[in-house]
Amino acid sequence: MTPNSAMQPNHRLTHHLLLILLGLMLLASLIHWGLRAQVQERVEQKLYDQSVTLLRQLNQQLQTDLKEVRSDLLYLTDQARQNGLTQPQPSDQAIARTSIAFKAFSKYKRRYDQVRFLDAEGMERVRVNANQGQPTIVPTDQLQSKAHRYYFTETIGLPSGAIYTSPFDLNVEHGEVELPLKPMLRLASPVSDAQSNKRGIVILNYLGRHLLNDFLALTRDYPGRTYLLNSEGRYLLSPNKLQEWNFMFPDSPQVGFAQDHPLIWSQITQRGIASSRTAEGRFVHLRMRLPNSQSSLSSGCQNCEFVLILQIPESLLETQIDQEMAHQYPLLGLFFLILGAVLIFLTFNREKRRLSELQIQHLNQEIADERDLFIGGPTVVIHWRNEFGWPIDYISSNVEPLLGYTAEEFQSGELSLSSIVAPSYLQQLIQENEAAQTDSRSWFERKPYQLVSADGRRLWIQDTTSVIRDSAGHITHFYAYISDISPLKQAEEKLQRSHHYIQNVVDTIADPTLVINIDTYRLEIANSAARQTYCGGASIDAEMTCHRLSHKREVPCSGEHDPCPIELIRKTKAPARVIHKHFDSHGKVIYAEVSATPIFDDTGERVVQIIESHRDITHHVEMEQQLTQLAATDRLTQVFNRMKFDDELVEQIEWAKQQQSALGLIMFDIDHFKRINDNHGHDVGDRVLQEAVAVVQKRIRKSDVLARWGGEEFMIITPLADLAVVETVAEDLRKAIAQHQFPQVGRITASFGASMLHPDDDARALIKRVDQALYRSKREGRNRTTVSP
Ligand SMILES: Nc1nc2c(ncn2[C@@H]2O[C@H](COP(=O)(O)OP(=O)(O)OP(=O)(O)O)[C@@H](O)[C@H]2O)c(=O)[nH]1
Repeated sequence: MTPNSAMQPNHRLTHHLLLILLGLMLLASLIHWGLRAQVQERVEQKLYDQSVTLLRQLNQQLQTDLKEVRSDLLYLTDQARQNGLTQPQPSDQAIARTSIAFKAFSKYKRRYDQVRFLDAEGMERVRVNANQGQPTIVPTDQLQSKAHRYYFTETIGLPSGAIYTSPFDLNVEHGEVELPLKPMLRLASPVSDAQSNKRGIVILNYLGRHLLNDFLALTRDYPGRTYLLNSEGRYLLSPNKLQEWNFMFPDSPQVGFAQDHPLIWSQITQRGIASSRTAEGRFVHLRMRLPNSQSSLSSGCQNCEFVLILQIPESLLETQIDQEMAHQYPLLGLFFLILGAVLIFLTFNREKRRLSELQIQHLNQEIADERDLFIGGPTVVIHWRNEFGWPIDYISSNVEPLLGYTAEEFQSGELSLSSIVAPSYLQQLIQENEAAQTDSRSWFERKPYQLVSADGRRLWIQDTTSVIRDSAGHITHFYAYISDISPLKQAEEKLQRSHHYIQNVVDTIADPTLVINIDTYRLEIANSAARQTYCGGASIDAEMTCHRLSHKREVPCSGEHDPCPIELIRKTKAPARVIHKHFDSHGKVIYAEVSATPIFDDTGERVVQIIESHRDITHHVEMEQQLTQLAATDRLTQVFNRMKFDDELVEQIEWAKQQQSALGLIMFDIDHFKRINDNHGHDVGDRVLQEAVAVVQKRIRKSDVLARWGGEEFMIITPLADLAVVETVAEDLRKAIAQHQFPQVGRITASFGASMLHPDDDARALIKRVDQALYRSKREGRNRTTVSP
């Protein structure tokens, strides 16, 4: 199975759930079928038992009914005998007594339609009609001969004590079935005299309705169908009322149970309760012979039998089974619900477990693949014990091409790890093991070390080691993954040699010379002059950048005043030359002319390094600065000269206009200076000039610019000062000069003029206004200040 197919749980799950559903449905069908069969058997048995019981009750009831009739019949034959009807010629009194006795009997027993005594010739001698509860003795003149009726002929031939039972039929009067229907059963018994001469018969017309009612009363609650048939299978009672007594009506269809259910009828042969089964249901039946007298002689009626049939129709069975099953369904449903839930839960779990197993298989496969990769690859796996000599439990077989020893030589204990480590590296490995013991790392990388192969070669080894600890945290085993890095080491050594060579060459260069990585600004090479200049001869660490080395700051050079040669070369890919202000190892400023040249990669497209050489031009720069200063300074007073003043004033005016700020200009001239020269000499005059500058310089701001305009005239530029301030400053200076005691000369004065820059002024216009203000001060008596706003 591929990992992909293993990772499609949804399809499998759906498939499994469908299978479960199918299985549950199948199981439900089976259980339903089994349960139904069981219920059917139970219901059928119950109905059968009920039917059998009912049949027994019916049999009992009918037997009881008939037994009573028999008993009545025998009682009446006794009455006839006792009342003298067995005489050859019964007297009228005998007939009258018997009639009264029969009438009394009829009044008491209402089940008989007629109670009669027929003499041996078949003549009715006593007849009592029931007359609906009001028995009447039929007068002699209305008595008839019944000599040819079947019941007489059948009975008179019977032995004494025997009972004739007629077929159960409807009463017929004058050849027509009497309506309403009057089911009738005739029972008769011969009456003999003491010499056993037959003197007649007693006959009872038993009203069969009583018997039928008893039958109906008992079967009322029976859920199936009930039939009462005569011996020929004709319907006496039937669920279909139209079928009842149809054999008595020649115009009705002459069918009976025997025709309707021939199969069942054929099986109702023996007496006693039996049952038969057809597609119409189960039939429980009983052929019941009408009982004879106590003498057990057979009656005169061969067909005088009842057939009782109880039918349990299929529809009744189905209904009752359905009712029973209806009670089972909720339980069954609950069972399947729980079963389904359990199965689904188990399926989910199983699927989850299967997926986990597949993932584990997959992982194992990956591990195995990786292991194959390891074993087939250059990495040798060593599992060794942290014991004396470092014995090896397992070493992968690819050790052989690496070291020339077989894995078996190690695993048999013939060789151990310590025996192949180059002796000079044993200490390193021991220290690394001890370090691993004290810290909690689970793996570490060793510094490269050397193993000695079987042929004595020394191989450089790169080693990643995992540690295995016992419960106390002590390292018990190591897993080492080692590979041969000798070729790499050789290349590294070669590179180092060439690096040394380059270093030596670079060291011969007198100027500090650096090779700088263009991306990181780190120094890849710094010659000894650079180390000497910037680090006092100390070695330079690998993280050192060019700007930290020479500028002592953490950010690279930038901008117009401090251009970075690396930046320039990045843009132009051409050599660049800039002048930088560096600091040596003592913090002294060095002006260096930095010449930078790009070094390209193999493609010649990309600049990867630059080589910089720093020519120390501090001396030139300082000289230049001195010259510049000399050119701007008045030699006598050491303040700016007129040329510098002119430049300064132009710049200040430009700046003030840009900033829209105030700019004041003060001009002062020492009064009657000529006289000082003349009186004290030119040198004294010079010193007066110097002293006056000193007095002024002490009182102006650093930002104010004092310059000698010429002779004994001076200018003061006062940026960011408004008119009031300028006037105050000028006046203060005037007073200070006037109050100062000049050596050899004593007191002198100076005249001041001042003005402010106007928006449309240039330097010339401003100077002119100030000059005019000073002229006014001179003209108006000197030692004064004139402000021309
Ligand atoms: N000692 C000395 N004198 C100088 C220097 N430069 C100019 N002088 C003299 O300064 C004098 C200036 O004289 P004037 O221009 O007449 O002005 P003043 O005598 O101060 O008269 P007022 O300005 O009108 O008060 C000249 O005699 C110059 O020779 C200098 O550097 N040193």
